Amino acid sequence: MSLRAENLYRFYRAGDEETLAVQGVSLEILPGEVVALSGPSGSGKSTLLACLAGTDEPSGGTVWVEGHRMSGRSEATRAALRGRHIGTMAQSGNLVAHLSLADNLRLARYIRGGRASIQELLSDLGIDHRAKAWPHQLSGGELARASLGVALVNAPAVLLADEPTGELDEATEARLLTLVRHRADAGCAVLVASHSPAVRRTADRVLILDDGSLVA
Ligand SMILES: Nc1ncnc2c1ncn2[C@@H]1O[C@H](COP(=O)(O)OP(=O)(O)OP(=O)(O)O)[C@@H](O)[C@H]1O
Repeated sequence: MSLRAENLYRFYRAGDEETLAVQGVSLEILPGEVVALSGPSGSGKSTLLACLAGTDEPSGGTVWVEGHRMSGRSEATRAALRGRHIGTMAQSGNLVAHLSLADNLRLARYIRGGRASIQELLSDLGIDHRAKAWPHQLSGGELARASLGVALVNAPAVLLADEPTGELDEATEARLLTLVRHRADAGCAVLVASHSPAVRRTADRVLILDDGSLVA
Protein backbone atom coordinates (compact mmCIF):
# COMPACT_ATOMS: atom_id res chain seq x y z
CA MET A 1 0.00 0.00 0.00
CA SER A 2 1.20 3.53 0.86
CA LEU A 3 1.76 5.29 -2.48
CA ARG A 4 1.21 4.03 -6.02
CA ALA A 5 1.05 5.78 -9.36
CA GLU A 6 0.28 4.28 -12.72
CA ASN A 7 1.07 5.81 -16.10
CA LEU A 8 1.03 9.45 -14.95
CA TYR A 9 1.10 12.28 -17.47
CA ARG A 10 1.08 16.05 -16.87
CA PHE A 11 0.92 18.56 -19.73
CA TYR A 12 1.18 22.30 -19.30
CA ARG A 13 -0.38 24.44 -22.00
CA ALA A 14 0.36 28.15 -22.47
CA GLY A 15 -1.12 29.48 -25.72
CA ASP A 16 0.22 27.30 -28.54
CA GLU A 17 3.04 25.99 -26.42
CA GLU A 18 2.77 22.64 -24.68
CA THR A 19 5.19 21.18 -22.12
CA LEU A 20 5.02 17.50 -21.33
CA ALA A 21 6.39 17.68 -17.77
CA VAL A 22 5.59 14.08 -16.71
CA GLN A 23 5.33 11.26 -19.23
CA GLY A 24 4.06 7.79 -18.39
CA VAL A 25 5.46 7.51 -14.85
CA SER A 26 4.55 4.44 -12.78
CA LEU A 27 5.94 3.89 -9.30
CA GLU A 28 5.21 2.44 -5.89
CA ILE A 29 6.64 3.56 -2.53
CA LEU A 30 6.23 1.02 0.25
CA PRO A 31 6.03 1.54 4.02
CA GLY A 32 9.52 1.77 5.51
CA GLU A 33 11.23 2.86 2.28
CA VAL A 34 13.17 6.05 1.63
CA VAL A 35 13.22 6.64 -2.12
CA ALA A 36 15.19 9.47 -3.73
CA LEU A 37 13.87 11.15 -6.87
CA SER A 38 16.74 12.57 -8.86
CA GLY A 39 17.10 14.17 -12.28
CA PRO A 40 18.24 17.37 -13.95
CA SER A 41 16.59 20.71 -13.37
CA GLY A 42 13.31 20.83 -15.30
CA SER A 43 13.02 17.04 -15.56
CA GLY A 44 9.62 17.09 -13.81
CA LYS A 45 10.40 16.22 -10.16
CA SER A 46 8.28 18.96 -8.56
CA THR A 47 5.44 18.37 -11.00
CA LEU A 48 5.46 14.64 -10.25
CA LEU A 49 5.51 15.27 -6.48
CA ALA A 50 2.58 17.68 -6.77
CA CYS A 51 0.57 15.08 -8.72
CA LEU A 52 1.40 12.44 -6.10
CA ALA A 53 0.40 14.81 -3.27
CA GLY A 54 -2.84 15.73 -5.01
CA THR A 55 -2.03 19.44 -4.95
CA ASP A 56 -2.00 19.12 -8.73
CA GLU A 57 -4.16 16.87 -10.91
CA PRO A 58 -2.37 14.72 -13.52
CA SER A 59 -3.55 15.04 -17.13
CA GLY A 60 -3.62 11.24 -17.30
CA GLY A 61 -2.98 8.20 -15.13
CA THR A 62 -3.91 7.32 -11.55
CA VAL A 63 -2.52 7.92 -8.05
CA TRP A 64 -3.53 5.85 -5.04
CA VAL A 65 -2.60 6.65 -1.45
CA GLU A 66 -3.15 3.99 1.19
CA GLY A 67 -5.45 2.22 -1.29
CA HIS A 68 -7.61 5.32 -1.90
CA ARG A 69 -7.70 6.79 -5.40
CA MET A 70 -6.38 10.35 -5.19
CA SER A 71 -6.45 11.45 -8.84
CA GLY A 72 -9.67 12.23 -10.68
CA ARG A 73 -11.35 13.31 -7.42
CA SER A 74 -12.58 16.74 -6.39
CA GLU A 75 -10.08 19.19 -4.89
CA ALA A 76 -11.85 18.86 -1.51
CA THR A 77 -11.54 15.06 -1.57
CA ARG A 78 -7.88 15.26 -2.56
CA ALA A 79 -7.25 17.73 0.26
CA ALA A 80 -8.97 15.43 2.75
CA LEU A 81 -6.95 12.41 1.60
CA ARG A 82 -3.75 14.44 1.71
CA GLY A 83 -4.55 15.75 5.19
CA ARG A 84 -5.13 12.23 6.49
CA HIS A 85 -2.36 10.29 4.77
CA ILE A 86 0.36 12.55 3.33
CA GLY A 87 2.87 14.96 4.83
CA THR A 88 4.44 17.39 2.39
CA MET A 89 7.58 19.40 2.81
CA ALA A 90 8.35 21.98 0.13
CA GLN A 91 11.42 23.92 -0.96
CA SER A 92 9.74 27.17 0.07
CA GLY A 93 8.80 25.90 3.55
CA ASN A 94 5.32 25.36 4.93
CA LEU A 95 5.15 27.65 7.97
CA VAL A 96 2.77 30.57 8.58
CA ALA A 97 4.98 33.67 9.04
CA HIS A 98 3.05 35.32 11.88
CA LEU A 99 2.74 32.28 14.15
CA SER A 100 5.34 30.87 16.53
CA LEU A 101 6.88 27.50 15.75
CA ALA A 102 4.71 25.73 18.37
CA ASP A 103 1.57 27.50 17.09
CA ASN A 104 2.42 26.50 13.52
CA LEU A 105 2.52 22.88 14.64
CA ARG A 106 -0.73 23.27 16.61
CA LEU A 107 -2.42 24.79 13.57
CA ALA A 108 -1.19 21.97 11.31
CA ARG A 109 -2.38 19.42 13.87
CA TYR A 110 -5.79 21.12 14.09
CA ILE A 111 -6.22 21.26 10.30
CA ARG A 112 -5.17 17.68 9.76
CA GLY A 113 -6.81 16.13 12.78
CA GLY A 114 -3.68 14.64 14.35
CA ARG A 115 -3.21 14.00 18.05
CA ALA A 116 0.59 14.20 18.33
CA SER A 117 2.13 15.90 21.35
CA ILE A 118 3.68 19.11 20.03
CA GLN A 119 6.23 19.07 22.84
CA GLU A 120 7.33 15.54 21.93
CA LEU A 121 7.51 16.34 18.23
CA LEU A 122 9.62 19.45 18.87
CA SER A 123 11.89 17.47 21.11
CA ASP A 124 12.27 14.62 18.52
CA LEU A 125 13.26 17.28 15.99
CA GLY A 126 15.72 18.85 18.43
CA ILE A 127 14.05 22.28 18.31
CA ASP A 128 11.99 22.33 21.53
CA HIS A 129 14.07 25.27 22.77
CA ARG A 130 12.79 27.29 19.78
CA ALA A 131 9.07 26.60 20.40
CA LYS A 132 8.21 30.29 20.90
CA ALA A 133 10.33 31.62 18.01
CA TRP A 134 8.76 33.00 14.85
CA PRO A 135 9.77 31.45 11.52
CA HIS A 136 11.96 34.44 10.55
CA GLN A 137 13.93 33.97 13.79
CA LEU A 138 14.90 30.38 12.94
CA SER A 139 18.14 29.31 11.28
CA GLY A 140 17.97 27.43 7.96
CA GLY A 141 18.45 24.10 9.73
CA GLU A 142 15.83 24.89 12.39
CA LEU A 143 13.42 25.99 9.68
CA ALA A 144 13.95 22.76 7.76
CA ARG A 145 13.29 20.71 10.91
CA ALA A 146 10.21 22.83 11.67
CA SER A 147 8.90 22.20 8.15
CA LEU A 148 9.49 18.50 8.67
CA GLY A 149 7.53 18.77 11.94
CA VAL A 150 4.56 20.32 10.12
CA ALA A 151 4.72 17.51 7.54
CA LEU A 152 4.84 14.83 10.24
CA VAL A 153 2.36 16.29 12.73
CA ASN A 154 -0.34 13.69 12.04
CA ALA A 155 2.10 10.75 11.60
CA PRO A 156 1.29 10.40 7.88
CA ALA A 157 1.69 7.10 6.01
CA VAL A 158 3.51 8.96 3.22
CA LEU A 159 6.08 11.78 3.34
CA LEU A 160 6.76 13.73 0.13
CA ALA A 161 9.65 16.18 0.32
CA ASP A 162 10.76 18.52 -2.46
CA GLU A 163 14.43 19.56 -2.08
CA PRO A 164 14.19 19.54 1.74
CA THR A 165 17.93 19.96 2.24
CA GLY A 166 18.70 22.36 -0.63
CA GLU A 167 19.95 25.18 1.55
CA LEU A 168 21.48 23.24 4.43
CA ASP A 169 25.11 22.61 5.30
CA GLU A 170 26.34 19.00 5.36
CA ALA A 171 25.94 18.42 9.10
CA THR A 172 22.42 19.88 9.22
CA GLU A 173 21.45 17.91 6.13
CA ALA A 174 22.70 14.70 7.75
CA ARG A 175 20.66 15.44 10.88
CA LEU A 176 17.49 16.04 8.87
CA LEU A 177 18.03 12.86 6.86
CA THR A 178 18.45 10.88 10.09
CA LEU A 179 15.05 12.18 11.24
CA VAL A 180 13.54 11.17 7.91
CA ARG A 181 15.10 7.70 8.19
CA HIS A 182 13.64 7.26 11.69
CA ARG A 183 10.16 8.01 10.32
CA ALA A 184 10.67 5.44 7.57
CA ASP A 185 11.81 2.90 10.18
CA ALA A 186 8.51 3.61 11.98
CA GLY A 187 6.64 2.63 8.76
CA CYS A 188 6.36 5.84 6.75
CA ALA A 189 6.84 5.64 2.95
CA VAL A 190 9.18 8.48 1.96
CA LEU A 191 9.88 10.06 -1.42
CA VAL A 192 12.46 12.86 -1.55
CA ALA A 193 13.08 14.88 -4.71
CA SER A 194 16.61 16.19 -4.54
CA HIS A 195 19.85 16.99 -6.33
CA SER A 196 21.81 16.12 -3.20
CA PRO A 197 24.27 13.18 -3.21
CA ALA A 198 23.63 12.76 0.56
CA VAL A 199 19.93 12.16 -0.11
CA ARG A 200 20.81 9.54 -2.74
CA ARG A 201 23.20 7.83 -0.29
CA THR A 202 20.53 7.73 2.44
CA ALA A 203 17.87 6.30 0.13
CA ASP A 204 17.04 2.62 -0.24
CA ARG A 205 16.37 3.23 -3.94
CA VAL A 206 16.96 6.03 -6.40
CA LEU A 207 14.51 6.90 -9.17
CA ILE A 208 15.85 9.06 -11.99
CA LEU A 209 13.62 11.33 -14.04
CA ASP A 210 14.76 12.60 -17.41
CA ASP A 211 12.54 14.81 -19.51
CA GLY A 212 9.46 13.66 -17.56
CA SER A 213 10.14 9.91 -17.84
CA LEU A 214 11.64 7.53 -15.30
CA VAL A 215 14.89 6.18 -16.73
CA ALA A 216 15.94 4.24 -13.61
N1 LIG B 1 2.94 25.97 -14.17
C1 LIG B 1 3.70 25.62 -15.23
N2 LIG B 1 3.36 26.03 -16.46
C2 LIG B 1 4.09 25.69 -17.55
N3 LIG B 1 5.21 24.90 -17.49
C3 LIG B 1 5.59 24.48 -16.27
C4 LIG B 1 4.87 24.81 -15.07
N4 LIG B 1 5.50 24.24 -14.01
C5 LIG B 1 6.56 23.57 -14.51
N5 LIG B 1 6.62 23.72 -15.87
C6 LIG B 1 7.61 23.10 -16.77
O1 LIG B 1 7.54 21.69 -16.58
C7 LIG B 1 8.85 21.13 -16.62
C8 LIG B 1 9.14 20.39 -15.31
O2 LIG B 1 9.25 21.35 -14.26
P1 LIG B 1 9.49 20.91 -12.74
O3 LIG B 1 9.47 22.14 -11.91
O4 LIG B 1 8.55 19.82 -12.40
O5 LIG B 1 10.99 20.30 -12.83
P2 LIG B 1 12.02 19.95 -11.65
O6 LIG B 1 12.69 18.68 -12.06
O7 LIG B 1 11.32 19.95 -10.35
O8 LIG B 1 13.03 21.16 -11.73
P3 LIG B 1 14.05 21.75 -10.58
O9 LIG B 1 15.01 20.65 -10.24
O10 LIG B 1 14.71 22.89 -11.30
O11 LIG B 1 13.19 22.21 -9.43
C9 LIG B 1 9.82 22.27 -16.91
O12 LIG B 1 10.03 22.33 -18.29
C10 LIG B 1 9.04 23.50 -16.42
O13 LIG B 1 9.44 24.66 -17.14
